[in-house]
Amino acid sequence: MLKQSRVTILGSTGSIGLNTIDVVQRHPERFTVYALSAHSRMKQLADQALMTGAKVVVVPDTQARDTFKSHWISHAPAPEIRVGAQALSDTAADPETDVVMAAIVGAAGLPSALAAAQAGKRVLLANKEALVAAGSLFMAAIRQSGAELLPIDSEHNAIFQCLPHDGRASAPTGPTAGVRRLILTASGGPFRTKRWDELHQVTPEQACAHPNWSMGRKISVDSATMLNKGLEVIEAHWLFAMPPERINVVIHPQSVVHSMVEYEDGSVLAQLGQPDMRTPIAYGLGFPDRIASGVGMLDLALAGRLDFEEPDLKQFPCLKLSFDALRSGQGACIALNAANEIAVAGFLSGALAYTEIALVIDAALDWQAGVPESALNSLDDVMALDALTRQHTKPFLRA
Ligand SMILES: NC(=O)C1=CN([C@@H]2O[C@H](COP(=O)(O)OP(=O)(O)OC[C@H]3O[C@@H](n4cnc5c(N)ncnc54)[C@H](OP(=O)(O)O)[C@@H]3O)[C@@H](O)[C@H]2O)C=CC1
Ligand SMILES: CC(=O)[C@@H](O)[C@H](O)COP(=O)(O)O
Ligand SMILES: [Mn+2]
Repeated sequence: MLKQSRVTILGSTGSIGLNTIDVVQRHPERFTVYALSAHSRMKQLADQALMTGAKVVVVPDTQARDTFKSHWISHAPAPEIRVGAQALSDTAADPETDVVMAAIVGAAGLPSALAAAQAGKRVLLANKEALVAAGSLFMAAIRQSGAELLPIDSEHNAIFQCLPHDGRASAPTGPTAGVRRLILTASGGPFRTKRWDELHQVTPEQACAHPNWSMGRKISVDSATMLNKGLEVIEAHWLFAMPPERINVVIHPQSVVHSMVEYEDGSVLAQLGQPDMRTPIAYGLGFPDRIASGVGMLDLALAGRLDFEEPDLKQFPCLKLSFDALRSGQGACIALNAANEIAVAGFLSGALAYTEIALVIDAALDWQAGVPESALNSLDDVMALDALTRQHTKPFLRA
C-alpha cells in the first residue's frame, strides 16, 4: 500500500500550477493536495481549493483574503487562509507537507523555494529564477537538509533523466559522472527566423505566441528573447555543477528533443517527448517511478524531421548577456534576472520596446559590476541586490 504524499503547489493558478493539479488528480492513491497559493486570481484559487480539497491556501494580503472568502460559495468548510510572503515560506516548510512544487514566477518565488529546500522537502523546482539569483545558497540548502531536488524545467528534467542517479533524486555532479558537456535545446521562439532590425515594433501578443509551448506571459517573452535559455544555462550550471564552457545551446525548432548529455566516450543521450509540461511534472512527482501524465504517444513520423541550428548571438543578445553574467558572478546573475523582470513587465505593459529589453539588461550588468561577491552571503543580501537593481532599472520605462 502506497503512502500518500501531501503536495503543496506554490503558484497553483499559473501554467505549471494547473498542469501539476492535472497530474496530481490522476493519482488519488498517491497524492493529496495540502496547500495552494496564488497572487491575483482568487476566484480560480477558490475553485482549485474546492476541487482538490486543499487544507490551506496562501494569498498575498488581507484584501486578497477577503476576495477569496467572497468566492467561497460551498457549504464545505473553507481551507485555512494564510496571508503574506512569510506565510508562503512557512507553508513550504510546513511539517504537514512532503512535496513542494515551486511554480511562482520570478525572484518572488525564491524565499519559499529556499524554505522548502531548507526544510528537507521533495522540491519540484520550476522557478528557475531561484537558482539564477541564489544558486549557491539554494544548492547548499539542498545538500545540508537532505532535501530531494527534482528539476521541472523541461530541459533540466531531460538532462536529469539522461544522467545516472541510482534512484537518488539529486543527480551527481556532471564532471564526476563522465559527462563531457550538456546540450540545451531551444526552440528559438516566435522570432527565430526574423532579423534583429525587424523586431522593434513587435507586440506582446506576437512575443507571447510561442510556437510549441503554452506558458505564462513572462516566460513566453523570455523564450522570444532567448533570455529564457540564458537563465537555463545558469540553472544548469548550478543543478549539475557544470562550468559555462561545458554547457552548449542548440536551436531545435520542433521542441521534441528536450535536451541532451554528451559523455566522454562520445555517447549522446537525449530525452524526447511531446512539448507538454505534464511529462516532467509527472516525472518529478513519481520519481523514481514512472506514472501516467495524460500525455499521449510521440508520433515521430508525423513530426517528420528534427532540425538543429546554431543560435545567432546578434539576433539573440540576451543569450550572450546571460553567459557574460554567469562568467562574471552571482551579482551579475541577480542583476540580469531582476532587470529582465522589470524590462519584460515594461514591455508587456507598453512602457518599453521589445528590442530595449536587452539594452536595459546590459545597463544593469554594467551598473552592478562594483558589487563584491563577498557581499552576497544570505537570502537578505540577494533580495537587497534584486530590489536595488529593480530601483535602478525602473527609470528606463516610459510612463
Ligand atoms: N509554464 C511553463 O511551461 C514553464 C514554466 N517554468 C517556470 O515556472 C515558473 C512559473 O511559470 P508559469 O507557470 O508559466 O507562470 P504563470 O505566470 O503562468 O504563473 C505564475 C504563478 O505565480 C503566481 N505569482 C505571480 N507573482 C507572484 C508573486 N509576486 N508572489 C507570489 N506568487 C506570484 C501567480 O499567481 P496569480 O496567477 O494568481 O497572479 C501564478 O500562480 C517560472 O519561473 C517559469 O520560468 C519553467 C519551465 C516551463
Ligand atoms: C517548457 C520549458 O521548459 C520552457 O522553458 C521552454 O524551454 C521554452 O522554450 P524555449 O525557451 O526553448 O523557446
Ligand atoms: Mn525550459
